[in-house]
Amino acid sequence: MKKINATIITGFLGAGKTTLLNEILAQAAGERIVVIVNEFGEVGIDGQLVVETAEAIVELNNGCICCTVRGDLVVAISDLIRSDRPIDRLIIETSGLADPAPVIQSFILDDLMSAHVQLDAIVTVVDVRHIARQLQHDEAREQIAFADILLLNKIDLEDEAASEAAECAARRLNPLARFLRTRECAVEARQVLDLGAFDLKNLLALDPDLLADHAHEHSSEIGCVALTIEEGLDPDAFNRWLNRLLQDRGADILRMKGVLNFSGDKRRYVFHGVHMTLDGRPGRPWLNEERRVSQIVFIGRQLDREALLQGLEACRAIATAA
Ligand SMILES: Nc1nc2c(ncn2[C@@H]2O[C@H](COP(=O)(O)OP(=O)(O)OP(=O)(O)O)[C@@H](O)[C@H]2O)c(=O)[nH]1
Repeated sequence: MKKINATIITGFLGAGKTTLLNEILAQAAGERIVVIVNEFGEVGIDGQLVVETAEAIVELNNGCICCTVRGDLVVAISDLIRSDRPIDRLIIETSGLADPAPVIQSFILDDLMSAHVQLDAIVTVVDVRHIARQLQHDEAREQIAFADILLLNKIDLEDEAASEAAECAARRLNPLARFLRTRECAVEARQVLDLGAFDLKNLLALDPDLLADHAHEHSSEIGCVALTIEEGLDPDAFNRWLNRLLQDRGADILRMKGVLNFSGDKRRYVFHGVHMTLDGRPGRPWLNEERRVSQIVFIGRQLDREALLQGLEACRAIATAA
Protein backbone atom coordinates (compact mmCIF):
# COMPACT_ATOMS: atom_id res chain seq x y z
CA MET A 1 0.00 0.00 0.00
CA LYS A 2 1.34 3.41 -0.99
CA LYS A 3 2.01 5.71 1.95
CA ILE A 4 0.73 9.29 2.06
CA ASN A 5 3.51 11.84 1.69
CA ALA A 6 3.62 14.37 4.52
CA THR A 7 5.46 17.68 4.54
CA ILE A 8 6.11 19.64 7.70
CA ILE A 9 6.30 23.40 7.24
CA THR A 10 8.00 25.08 10.15
CA GLY A 11 9.78 28.38 10.86
CA PHE A 12 9.70 31.07 13.51
CA LEU A 13 6.79 33.45 14.18
CA GLY A 14 5.76 35.36 11.07
CA ALA A 15 8.42 33.90 8.76
CA GLY A 16 5.93 33.05 6.01
CA LYS A 17 4.66 29.51 6.73
CA THR A 18 1.03 30.21 5.82
CA THR A 19 2.21 32.12 2.75
CA LEU A 20 4.13 29.02 1.63
CA LEU A 21 1.20 26.73 2.39
CA ASN A 22 -1.07 28.88 0.22
CA GLU A 23 1.52 28.98 -2.56
CA ILE A 24 1.65 25.17 -2.59
CA LEU A 25 -2.13 24.80 -2.42
CA ALA A 26 -2.58 27.24 -5.31
CA GLN A 27 -0.27 25.16 -7.48
CA ALA A 28 -1.63 21.79 -6.44
CA ALA A 29 -5.31 22.45 -7.15
CA GLY A 30 -6.89 19.12 -7.98
CA GLU A 31 -4.86 17.21 -5.42
CA ARG A 32 -6.64 16.11 -2.27
CA ILE A 33 -4.45 17.79 0.32
CA VAL A 34 -5.29 17.65 3.99
CA VAL A 35 -3.79 20.53 5.90
CA ILE A 36 -3.14 20.57 9.63
CA VAL A 37 -2.48 24.01 11.05
CA ASN A 38 -1.29 24.54 14.58
CA GLU A 39 -1.42 27.80 16.47
CA PHE A 40 -0.13 28.74 19.87
CA GLY A 41 -3.17 30.80 20.85
CA GLU A 42 -6.73 29.70 21.51
CA VAL A 43 -8.01 31.69 18.53
CA GLY A 44 -7.14 30.22 15.14
CA ILE A 45 -6.35 32.88 12.57
CA ASP A 46 -4.42 30.75 10.08
CA GLY A 47 -7.37 28.43 9.42
CA GLN A 48 -9.20 31.48 8.06
CA LEU A 49 -6.27 32.48 5.86
CA VAL A 50 -5.66 29.16 4.13
CA VAL A 51 -6.90 29.16 0.52
CA GLU A 52 -9.98 27.10 -0.18
CA THR A 53 -8.39 24.47 -2.41
CA ALA A 54 -7.42 22.35 0.59
CA GLU A 55 -9.46 19.14 0.85
CA ALA A 56 -9.78 19.64 4.60
CA ILE A 57 -8.24 21.87 7.21
CA VAL A 58 -7.71 20.53 10.71
CA GLU A 59 -6.98 23.25 13.23
CA LEU A 60 -5.01 22.40 16.35
CA ASN A 61 -5.14 25.57 18.41
CA ASN A 62 -4.38 26.65 21.93
CA GLY A 63 -1.06 24.94 22.34
CA CYS A 64 1.98 23.87 20.49
CA ILE A 65 2.07 20.80 18.28
CA CYS A 66 5.40 19.86 19.86
CA CYS A 67 3.95 19.59 23.36
CA THR A 68 0.39 20.31 24.55
CA VAL A 69 -1.45 19.39 21.36
CA ARG A 70 0.99 16.77 20.15
CA GLY A 71 -1.43 13.99 21.14
CA ASP A 72 -4.13 15.78 19.11
CA LEU A 73 -1.87 15.64 16.03
CA VAL A 74 -1.57 11.88 16.36
CA VAL A 75 -5.33 11.53 16.91
CA ALA A 76 -6.14 13.79 13.93
CA ILE A 77 -3.88 11.85 11.56
CA SER A 78 -4.95 8.46 12.92
CA ASP A 79 -8.62 9.43 12.41
CA LEU A 80 -7.87 10.42 8.82
CA ILE A 81 -6.12 7.11 8.17
CA ARG A 82 -8.95 5.09 9.72
CA SER A 83 -11.60 7.03 7.81
CA ASP A 84 -10.29 5.55 4.53
CA ARG A 85 -10.92 8.92 2.95
CA PRO A 86 -8.81 9.27 -0.19
CA ILE A 87 -5.96 11.67 0.57
CA ASP A 88 -3.12 12.55 -1.80
CA ARG A 89 -1.00 14.51 0.63
CA LEU A 90 -0.69 15.82 4.16
CA ILE A 91 0.83 19.20 4.97
CA ILE A 92 1.41 20.19 8.58
CA GLU A 93 2.09 23.82 9.46
CA THR A 94 3.54 24.03 12.94
CA SER A 95 3.21 27.04 15.20
CA GLY A 96 6.10 29.49 15.03
CA LEU A 97 7.19 28.39 18.50
CA ALA A 98 7.32 24.68 17.78
CA ASP A 99 10.38 22.53 18.28
CA PRO A 100 10.20 20.20 15.27
CA ALA A 101 11.85 17.24 17.02
CA PRO A 102 8.82 15.96 18.96
CA VAL A 103 6.62 16.42 15.88
CA ILE A 104 9.02 14.34 13.78
CA GLN A 105 9.12 11.81 16.59
CA SER A 106 5.34 11.26 16.37
CA PHE A 107 5.64 10.29 12.70
CA ILE A 108 8.29 7.70 13.47
CA LEU A 109 7.20 6.27 16.80
CA ASP A 110 3.46 5.99 16.27
CA ASP A 111 2.81 2.61 14.62
CA LEU A 112 -0.29 3.59 12.66
CA MET A 113 1.26 6.80 11.41
CA SER A 114 4.53 5.22 10.41
CA ALA A 115 2.70 2.45 8.56
CA HIS A 116 0.58 4.85 6.50
CA VAL A 117 2.43 8.15 6.29
CA GLN A 118 5.85 8.91 4.84
CA LEU A 119 7.55 12.04 6.11
CA ASP A 120 8.81 13.60 2.88
CA ALA A 121 10.60 16.76 4.05
CA ILE A 122 10.87 19.36 6.76
CA VAL A 123 10.59 22.74 5.07
CA THR A 124 11.70 25.66 7.22
CA VAL A 125 10.89 29.25 6.35
CA VAL A 126 13.30 31.89 7.64
CA ASP A 127 12.62 35.64 7.74
CA VAL A 128 15.84 37.26 6.50
CA ARG A 129 14.92 40.56 8.14
CA HIS A 130 14.48 39.12 11.62
CA ILE A 131 16.70 36.05 11.67
CA ALA A 132 19.43 37.61 13.82
CA ARG A 133 17.15 38.39 16.75
CA GLN A 134 15.07 35.23 16.31
CA LEU A 135 18.14 33.02 16.65
CA GLN A 136 18.18 33.85 20.37
CA HIS A 137 15.23 31.47 20.65
CA ASP A 138 16.06 27.76 20.87
CA GLU A 139 13.02 26.94 18.76
CA ALA A 140 14.24 29.09 15.85
CA ARG A 141 17.63 27.36 15.89
CA GLU A 142 16.04 23.90 16.07
CA GLN A 143 13.69 24.69 13.19
CA ILE A 144 16.68 25.60 11.03
CA ALA A 145 18.78 22.66 12.20
CA PHE A 146 16.08 20.12 11.27
CA ALA A 147 15.30 21.56 7.82
CA ASP A 148 15.69 19.55 4.65
CA ILE A 149 14.70 22.56 2.57
CA LEU A 150 15.25 26.04 3.88
CA LEU A 151 13.53 29.07 2.38
CA LEU A 152 15.30 32.33 3.08
CA ASN A 153 12.19 34.43 2.69
CA LYS A 154 11.38 38.17 2.53
CA ILE A 155 14.45 38.96 0.46
CA ASP A 156 12.56 42.02 -0.82
CA LEU A 157 12.91 43.61 2.62
CA GLU A 158 16.71 43.40 2.80
CA ASP A 159 19.70 43.96 0.55
CA GLU A 160 21.88 41.21 -0.87
CA ALA A 161 24.44 41.49 1.95
CA ALA A 162 21.76 40.92 4.60
CA SER A 163 20.41 37.89 2.74
CA GLU A 164 23.96 36.57 2.47
CA ALA A 165 24.50 37.07 6.22
CA ALA A 166 21.19 35.31 6.94
CA GLU A 167 22.24 32.40 4.76
CA CYS A 168 25.63 32.13 6.51
CA ALA A 169 23.97 32.14 9.94
CA ALA A 170 21.51 29.45 8.85
CA ARG A 171 24.21 27.35 7.15
CA ARG A 172 26.24 27.31 10.35
CA LEU A 173 23.29 25.53 11.98
CA ASN A 174 22.51 23.35 9.00
CA PRO A 175 25.08 22.88 6.23
CA LEU A 176 23.12 20.01 4.63
CA ALA A 177 19.80 21.67 3.83
CA ARG A 178 18.91 22.82 0.33
CA PHE A 179 18.64 26.63 0.42
CA LEU A 180 16.22 28.71 -1.66
CA ARG A 181 15.87 32.49 -1.54
CA THR A 182 12.30 33.66 -1.91
CA ARG A 183 9.93 36.57 -1.91
CA GLU A 184 6.42 35.72 -0.65
CA CYS A 185 7.63 32.09 -0.56
CA ALA A 186 7.35 31.94 -4.35
CA VAL A 187 8.68 28.48 -5.13
CA GLU A 188 7.58 25.84 -7.54
CA ALA A 189 5.70 23.14 -5.64
CA ARG A 190 8.12 20.52 -6.97
CA GLN A 191 10.97 22.30 -5.14
CA VAL A 192 9.40 21.48 -1.79
CA LEU A 193 7.17 18.43 -2.38
CA ASP A 194 7.85 14.76 -3.15
CA LEU A 195 11.58 15.05 -2.65
CA GLY A 196 12.11 12.08 -0.36
CA ALA A 197 14.45 14.42 1.47
CA PHE A 198 13.66 13.43 5.04
CA ASP A 199 16.52 11.31 6.35
CA LEU A 200 16.25 9.93 9.85
CA LYS A 201 19.91 8.83 9.88
CA ASN A 202 21.09 12.40 9.30
CA LEU A 203 18.81 13.69 12.01
CA LEU A 204 19.98 11.10 14.49
CA ALA A 205 23.54 12.21 13.79
CA LEU A 206 22.42 15.74 14.62
CA ASP A 207 20.33 14.79 17.63
CA PRO A 208 20.98 11.25 18.94
CA ASP A 209 18.24 11.88 21.48
CA LEU A 210 15.64 12.59 18.80
CA LEU A 211 13.57 9.48 19.42
CA ALA A 212 13.75 9.63 23.21
CA ASP A 213 10.44 10.64 24.68
CA HIS A 214 11.01 14.11 26.05
CA ALA A 215 8.48 16.88 26.39
CA HIS A 216 9.41 20.22 24.93
CA GLU A 217 9.53 23.11 27.41
CA HIS A 218 8.58 26.52 26.09
CA SER A 219 10.10 29.59 27.62
CA SER A 220 7.56 30.68 30.25
CA GLU A 221 8.45 34.26 29.33
CA ILE A 222 6.53 34.10 26.08
CA GLY A 223 2.78 34.21 26.26
CA CYS A 224 -0.19 34.66 24.01
CA VAL A 225 -3.25 36.88 24.29
CA ALA A 226 -6.19 36.29 21.98
CA LEU A 227 -8.98 38.85 21.78
CA THR A 228 -12.37 38.63 20.11
CA ILE A 229 -14.68 41.60 19.76
CA GLU A 230 -18.13 41.71 18.20
CA GLU A 231 -18.66 45.39 17.45
CA GLY A 232 -17.26 46.84 14.22
CA LEU A 233 -13.95 48.68 14.55
CA ASP A 234 -12.98 52.15 13.38
CA PRO A 235 -9.99 51.69 10.99
CA ASP A 236 -8.31 55.00 11.87
CA ALA A 237 -8.60 54.44 15.60
CA PHE A 238 -7.30 50.90 15.16
CA ASN A 239 -4.28 52.03 13.15
CA ARG A 240 -3.43 54.73 15.69
CA TRP A 241 -3.69 52.24 18.54
CA LEU A 242 -1.55 49.65 16.79
CA ASN A 243 1.18 52.15 15.97
CA ARG A 244 1.19 53.46 19.54
CA LEU A 245 1.33 49.92 20.86
CA LEU A 246 4.33 49.12 18.70
CA GLN A 247 6.10 52.28 19.81
CA ASP A 248 5.52 51.46 23.48
CA ARG A 249 5.76 47.66 23.52
CA GLY A 250 7.34 46.78 20.16
CA ALA A 251 10.40 45.14 21.69
CA ASP A 252 8.23 42.67 23.60
CA ILE A 253 5.65 41.89 20.93
CA LEU A 254 7.03 39.18 18.68
CA ARG A 255 3.95 38.57 16.54
CA MET A 256 0.46 39.98 16.06
CA LYS A 257 -2.13 38.90 13.58
CA GLY A 258 -5.79 39.35 13.16
CA VAL A 259 -8.89 39.21 11.05
CA LEU A 260 -10.78 42.46 11.56
CA ASN A 261 -14.35 43.56 11.17
CA PHE A 262 -14.07 47.21 10.15
CA SER A 263 -17.40 48.94 10.52
CA GLY A 264 -19.27 49.23 7.20
CA ASP A 265 -16.68 47.20 5.28
CA LYS A 266 -17.97 44.33 3.14
CA ARG A 267 -14.67 42.49 3.45
CA ARG A 268 -12.56 41.29 6.32
CA TYR A 269 -9.31 43.11 6.87
CA VAL A 270 -6.30 40.87 7.58
CA PHE A 271 -3.33 42.34 9.37
CA HIS A 272 0.06 40.98 10.36
CA GLY A 273 2.79 42.32 12.60
CA VAL A 274 6.18 40.63 12.81
CA HIS A 275 8.29 42.47 15.38
CA MET A 276 8.00 46.08 14.17
CA THR A 277 6.94 45.27 10.59
CA LEU A 278 3.23 45.80 9.96
CA ASP A 279 1.28 44.65 6.97
CA GLY A 280 -2.44 44.60 6.17
CA ARG A 281 -4.81 43.98 3.30
CA PRO A 282 -8.49 43.29 2.61
CA GLY A 283 -9.43 39.63 2.93
CA ARG A 284 -12.44 37.55 1.92
CA PRO A 285 -15.89 39.22 1.86
CA TRP A 286 -18.16 38.56 4.83
CA LEU A 287 -21.03 36.28 3.92
CA ASN A 288 -24.55 37.36 4.86
CA GLU A 289 -25.07 34.62 7.40
CA GLU A 290 -21.61 35.01 8.90
CA ARG A 291 -20.99 36.35 12.42
CA ARG A 292 -18.79 39.41 11.89
CA VAL A 293 -16.20 39.45 14.64
CA SER A 294 -12.66 40.73 14.94
CA GLN A 295 -10.10 38.28 16.25
CA ILE A 296 -6.57 39.27 17.15
CA VAL A 297 -3.68 37.28 18.55
CA PHE A 298 -0.60 38.74 20.24
CA ILE A 299 2.46 36.65 21.05
CA GLY A 300 5.20 38.17 23.16
CA ARG A 301 6.64 38.86 26.58
CA GLN A 302 4.72 40.29 29.55
CA LEU A 303 1.52 40.84 27.64
CA ASP A 304 -1.18 42.55 29.67
CA ARG A 305 -4.48 41.12 28.50
CA GLU A 306 -6.65 43.73 30.22
CA ALA A 307 -4.68 46.65 28.79
CA LEU A 308 -4.78 45.16 25.29
CA LEU A 309 -8.52 44.56 25.55
CA GLN A 310 -9.15 48.11 26.75
CA GLY A 311 -7.06 49.46 23.88
CA LEU A 312 -9.00 47.39 21.37
CA GLU A 313 -12.37 48.28 22.87
CA ALA A 314 -11.54 51.96 22.48
CA CYS A 315 -11.28 51.32 18.71
CA ARG A 316 -14.94 50.22 18.40
CA ALA A 317 -16.72 52.40 15.88
CA ILE A 318 -19.42 53.20 18.44
CA ALA A 319 -16.79 54.11 21.03
CA THR A 320 -15.02 56.51 18.65
CA ALA A 321 -18.33 58.06 17.46
CA ALA A 322 -19.53 58.68 21.05
N1 LIG B 1 7.64 41.79 2.52
C1 LIG B 1 7.38 40.50 2.58
N2 LIG B 1 6.41 40.05 3.38
C2 LIG B 1 6.16 38.72 3.41
C3 LIG B 1 6.89 37.79 2.64
N3 LIG B 1 6.41 36.55 2.89
C4 LIG B 1 5.42 36.70 3.79
N4 LIG B 1 5.26 38.00 4.12
C5 LIG B 1 4.33 38.61 5.09
O1 LIG B 1 4.73 38.24 6.41
C6 LIG B 1 3.60 38.16 7.26
C7 LIG B 1 3.54 36.81 7.97
O2 LIG B 1 3.35 35.81 6.98
P1 LIG B 1 2.69 34.40 7.36
O3 LIG B 1 2.73 33.56 6.13
O4 LIG B 1 1.40 34.59 8.04
O5 LIG B 1 3.77 33.90 8.41
P2 LIG B 1 3.67 32.61 9.37
O6 LIG B 1 5.03 32.05 9.47
O7 LIG B 1 2.59 31.69 8.89
O8 LIG B 1 3.24 33.27 10.73
P3 LIG B 1 2.83 32.55 12.11
O9 LIG B 1 2.52 31.14 11.81
O10 LIG B 1 1.66 33.31 12.57
O11 LIG B 1 3.96 32.69 13.01
C8 LIG B 1 2.39 38.44 6.36
O12 LIG B 1 2.08 39.81 6.44
C9 LIG B 1 2.90 38.10 4.97
O13 LIG B 1 2.21 38.76 3.95
C10 LIG B 1 7.92 38.29 1.78
O14 LIG B 1 8.64 37.56 1.10
N5 LIG B 1 8.12 39.64 1.81
